Amino acid sequence: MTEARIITPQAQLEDEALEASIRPRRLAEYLGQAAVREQLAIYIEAAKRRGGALDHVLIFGPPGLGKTTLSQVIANELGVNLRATSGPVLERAGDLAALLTNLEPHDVLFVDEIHRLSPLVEEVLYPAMEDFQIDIMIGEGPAARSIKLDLPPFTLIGATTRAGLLTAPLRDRFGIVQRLEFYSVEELAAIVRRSARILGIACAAEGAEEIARRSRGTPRIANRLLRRVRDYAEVRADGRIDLAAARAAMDMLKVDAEGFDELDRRLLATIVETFDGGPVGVESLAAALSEDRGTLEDVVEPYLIQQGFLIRTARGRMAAPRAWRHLGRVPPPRQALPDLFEGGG
Ligand SMILES: Nc1ncnc2c1ncn2[C@@H]1O[C@H](COP(=O)(O)OP(=O)(O)OP(=O)(O)O)[C@@H](O)[C@H]1O
Ligand SMILES: [Mg+2]
Repeated sequence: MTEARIITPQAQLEDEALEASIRPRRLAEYLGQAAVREQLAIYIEAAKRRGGALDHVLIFGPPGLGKTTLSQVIANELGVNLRATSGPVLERAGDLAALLTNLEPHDVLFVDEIHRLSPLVEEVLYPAMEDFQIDIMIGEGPAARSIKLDLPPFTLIGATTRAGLLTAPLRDRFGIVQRLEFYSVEELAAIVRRSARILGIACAAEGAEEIARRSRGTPRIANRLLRRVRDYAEVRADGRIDLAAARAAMDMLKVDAEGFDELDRRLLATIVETFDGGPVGVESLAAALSEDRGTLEDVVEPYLIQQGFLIRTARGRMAAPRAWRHLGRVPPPRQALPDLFEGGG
């Protein structure tokens, strides 16, 4: 079910092929995320002037917002190599040691899904990050001994959709922590126009904006919708993406005016209709939707919450008045909401 979502923020095979050409390479092409860009520009410049490695960077945020892209941009701006790996791929401590000892000074080691590192591998990472040293075991049995190896100064860039799942000692070792936010419609429209230019697609400003509005704040979705709308415009219209073509194509794809698809609407409708508006625990919700809890939490909910359709309370999820109205229903009179809210959100 999730695989078939046109607006899934997770990367699909087709995305990978086309992303190579449209993925920003420099900070100036990385649109939106103004605060992140401004800070990183300073840290990168400072590291270059000092002639040292950039401090370790942790990037977190929902799928498709540009974590991997930003890591590559950082390496490009620093003028160094990027070695990429991911938490689940690094099974043994030796896997990480091999990567680390092959780095050149100031290189970037990118670890995607860093919240999924095994504890043993994480142990190796601590001294590597802190002192640029690792302990490796030589030999086996009673003759085994551990030796310290010096590493070149390097920058670890960790990416995760779930900062909350990182262990405290790992988190504390990142000097720079950047959170990516959902993009505004204007920012996404600029991204769509840039991608259209690179891919040679004729796209009017209003067409780009309509695509942007329905992209769930996510560049990956914006780029994917652009390609689907282009197909539609080529077959059903004169090939040019204007407002009418964009609307018609996305209606056909069942991506509604809010950028919600079937699953978003089903989630909201389930809370409203089956659970009376909530609160309902995430497990019950996942069961009612036959969806994986992690998918709901990582992929579906963040945008609904950010847009004010879903409220996360200590007792579970609630449909906000906007959600009732989006489903064409009248929201119930306001109850005593405040005591339902969690401390930190
Ligand atoms: N700031 C940006 N400006 C322009 N395009 C962007 C930007 N951020 C991301 N993109 C586009 O969106 C695509 C998805 O970004 P990316 O792969 O970096 O997301 P991600 O956060 O790493 O996702 P995941 O969590 O699935 O790994 C990129 O290929 C790129 O084309
Ligand atoms: Mg990524």
